[in-house]
Amino acid sequence: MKLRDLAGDIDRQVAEALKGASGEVGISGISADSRKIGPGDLFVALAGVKADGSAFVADAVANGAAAVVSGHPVEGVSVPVLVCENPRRFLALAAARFFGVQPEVMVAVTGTAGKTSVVSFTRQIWAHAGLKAAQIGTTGVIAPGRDDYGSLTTPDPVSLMKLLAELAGEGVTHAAMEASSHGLDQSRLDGVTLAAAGFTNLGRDHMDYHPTVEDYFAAKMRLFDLLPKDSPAIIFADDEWSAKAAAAARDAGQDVRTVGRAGTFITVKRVEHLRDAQIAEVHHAGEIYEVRVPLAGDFQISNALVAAGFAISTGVKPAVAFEALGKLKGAPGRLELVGKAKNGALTYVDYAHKPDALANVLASVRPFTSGRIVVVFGCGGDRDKGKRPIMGEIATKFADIVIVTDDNPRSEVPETIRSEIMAAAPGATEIADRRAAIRHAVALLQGGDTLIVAGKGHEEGQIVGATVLPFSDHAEVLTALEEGS
Ligand SMILES: CC(=O)N[C@H]1[C@@H](OP(=O)(O)OP(=O)(O)OC[C@H]2O[C@@H](n3ccc(=O)[nH]c3=O)[C@H](O)[C@@H]2O)O[C@H](CO)[C@@H](O)[C@@H]1O[C@H](C)C(=O)N[C@@H](C)C(=O)N[C@H](CCC(=O)O)C(=O)O
Ligand SMILES: Nc1ncnc2c1ncn2[C@@H]1O[C@H](COP(=O)(O)OP(=O)(O)OP(=O)(O)O)[C@@H](O)[C@H]1O
Ligand SMILES: N[C@H](CCC[C@H](N)C(=O)O)C(=O)O
Ligand SMILES: [Mg+2]
Repeated sequence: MKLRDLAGDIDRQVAEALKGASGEVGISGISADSRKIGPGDLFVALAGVKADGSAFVADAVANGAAAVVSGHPVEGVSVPVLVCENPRRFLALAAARFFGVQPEVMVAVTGTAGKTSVVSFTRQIWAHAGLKAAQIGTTGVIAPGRDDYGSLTTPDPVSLMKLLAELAGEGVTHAAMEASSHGLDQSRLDGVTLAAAGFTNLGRDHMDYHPTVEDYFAAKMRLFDLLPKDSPAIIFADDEWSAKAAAAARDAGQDVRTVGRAGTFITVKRVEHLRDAQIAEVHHAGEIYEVRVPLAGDFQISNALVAAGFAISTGVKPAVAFEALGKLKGAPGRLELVGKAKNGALTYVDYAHKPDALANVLASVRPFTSGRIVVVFGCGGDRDKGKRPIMGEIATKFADIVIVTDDNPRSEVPETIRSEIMAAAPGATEIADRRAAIRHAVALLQGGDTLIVAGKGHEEGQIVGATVLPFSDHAEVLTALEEGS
């Protein structure tokens, strides 16, 4: 593909430059990582959190880059260097052009908690309606014939647009993706053409990356600017931030559709929270539906309604969408019942790794726990340090027995992370080794107790330093239960 055809109408400055001979340069690939550049590729230099990509232009050219795009001029380069105002947005739009196609109907959801559950439920409703559907997010990519483990919640734009083209090639027509605040802030999904966008809730998260909660919220609201005007914006109505999110979507020119008790698109009239199911009477477009979501966790009804909002807004008949809710399977590691101790105590694995999520999950099992709630958790290294004491406090308040252990320490000293949690968790037991902590917790269980192993959910590894050691909370809980029986 000629550079002019790839990038001619993305940025005014670049378009001007491409009127000359550089427009004729052939481009065989695109990357923002000099280490992935091959002969004939376009290298887009991004100013990142750790490094400035323009420092790697020479490496990219040595690897065969045919041209370079950067936010500022770079001297002494033997291939054309095009300067543009916003290289991250340029990368996303150029990747979209390069890979060409995406599933016809794409929706994206943002919010602090519930995104993975919402994309999973949306995919399941579409599939129930007979559509070829996919989900993209924290747990990876799931589509007919595909279940790929993932690392980022929102993939980088080149991987994302490549993936979307592959999915379209495999016949996927509908895809739901998670929009993380990092992804939105870094323009990772600017190249995706969206049919609808959604919001779940807002709580404390990523305060290491975003200077204030308002900045974090504003990053999330970028999603509604990416959506073509007059498109459906599905907003959970019962969160503290719901009104602000609806206002932001309205300001962006979107067709706001709220769901929840205060919702007008789907209105919840009555909810009954059972241990393994959430039953609700909902009203939509003058009809009344009784829905039964067969999942633990009272928050799952909220996620299910956002998913139903997406499905109905993309053409699924309401009766079919509400019927599909009765068959939902939980996303792996989201209040997932792993097993029962022989005395009947229930053991769950959950991905709560931020304060609100931890409070929610512990509160949601309380009504069904006649004995004690035992929680095993830690906090990840190289992430928001401020949440550690808050999570210590929450665990102490909502659980009866608190065991503090390691999550993914990454480059930090694990003892330090644990001590920051322990400082706010009087009476908690500290067991560094996560495997030992899980065994200890399982051994403590008596009839009527509930164990929540929180923080790592579906993850299949533990990141210690730069190494990923194989580790699964699910497998460890099962082994501990088997040993105890
Ligand atoms: C802090 C952060 O978000 N970093 C992401 C970001 O990196 P960055 O652009 O800041 O990269 P950088 O390391 O400063 O380097 C700058 C540039 O130089 C380039 N480079 C670097 C070295 C080299 O030799 N050659 C070279 O060209 C890099 O490719 C990059 O383009 O963009 C990269 C590509 O898109 C991401 O892989 C990377 O994710 C890192 C690995 C990460 O851990 N991100 C987490 C925090 C994250 O994004 N999480 C969110 C939220 C999850 C949630 O909601 O809970 C997610 O969506 O997963
Ligand atoms: N609607 C909700 N309200 C509050 N807490 C929730 C909600 N949905 C899920 N949770 C909690 O948050 C955890 C993560 O849920 P989920 O993976 O669906 O969210 P997410 O937004 O994708 O999170 P992440 O950004 O970490 O990928 C769950 O394990 C549960 O503890
Ligand atoms: N997407 C989140 C996942 C955190 C999961 C938790 N187990 C941790 O390592 O902190 C992040 O990268 O911040
Ligand atoms: Mg997620």
